[in-house]
Amino acid sequence: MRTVAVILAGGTGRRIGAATPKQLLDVGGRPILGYSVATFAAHPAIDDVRVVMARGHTSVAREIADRYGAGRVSRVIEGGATRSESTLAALRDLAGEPDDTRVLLHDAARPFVTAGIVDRCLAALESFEAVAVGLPTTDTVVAVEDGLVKAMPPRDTLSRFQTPQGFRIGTLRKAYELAAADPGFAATDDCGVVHRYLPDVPIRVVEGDERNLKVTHPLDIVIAEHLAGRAADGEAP
Ligand SMILES: Nc1ccn([C@@H]2O[C@H](COP(=O)(O)OP(=O)(O)OP(=O)(O)O)[C@@H](O)[C@H]2O)c(=O)n1
Ligand SMILES: C[C@](O)(CO)[C@H](O)COP(=O)(O)O
Repeated sequence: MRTVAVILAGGTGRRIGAATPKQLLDVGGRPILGYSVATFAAHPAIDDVRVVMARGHTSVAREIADRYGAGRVSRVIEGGATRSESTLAALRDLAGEPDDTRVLLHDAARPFVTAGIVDRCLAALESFEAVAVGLPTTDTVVAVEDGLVKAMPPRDTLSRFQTPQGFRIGTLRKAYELAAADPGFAATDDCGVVHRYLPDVPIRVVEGDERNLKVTHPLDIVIAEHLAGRAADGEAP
């Protein structure tokens, strides 16, 4: 059975507001995309790494994949207009994979994914069709509508999802096929697609890591520079 890592780098980084997509920004002497490429390429259980890149930037992504991917990034393909469309582009690219292939989908915007997180995802995929990486929330999180609190779920039932998210590829394909028939489809992650369209599929949540932050806003670049500096000094980021 094969295991494929897909690094989703199809976004443009609107919230960071830089001139280039944020995954190309230099942090600690390396483009953000280069970190996760290196981590997945170095993991002994990953057979194949693919990168989904924003339109117009596939050549530079290929250069980064060649520089940091230890020869293990087989394909760099063009993404879509939304994260889900980029996942769909990856699924199309992986059309030849048998249904039991394990696929890990990771945000390029999370440079400091660890081998330990990958290990936990793959261990969970031995018994589950879908796996998410999550951390408890330290804030109180509420649902708000029209400026008023509508619901206050107990905090200990909440988890902040990170990536990678892992699946038996047949399950993810099926969820996206069902989503394609829904005119109201919208999702912020891949587990959300499985949860909505295949509600009987249990999604196992494994422990994430605070270092696995998503570079989303300008302040996150400052934090990422700090974490990259620790890694360069030989410490865990
Ligand atoms: N059309 C898209 C949009 C997003 N992503 C990827 O999904 C991950 C999470 O998305 P996000 O952090 O929102 O990245 P951007 O879409 O680039 O950021 P923004 O929403 O601020 O524009 C990122 O690695 C991003 O490159 C993608 O592959 N294809
Ligand atoms: C997939 C994700 O990183 C899980 O937290 C998140 O949903 C991505 O959201 P974004 O708005 O595309 O950054």
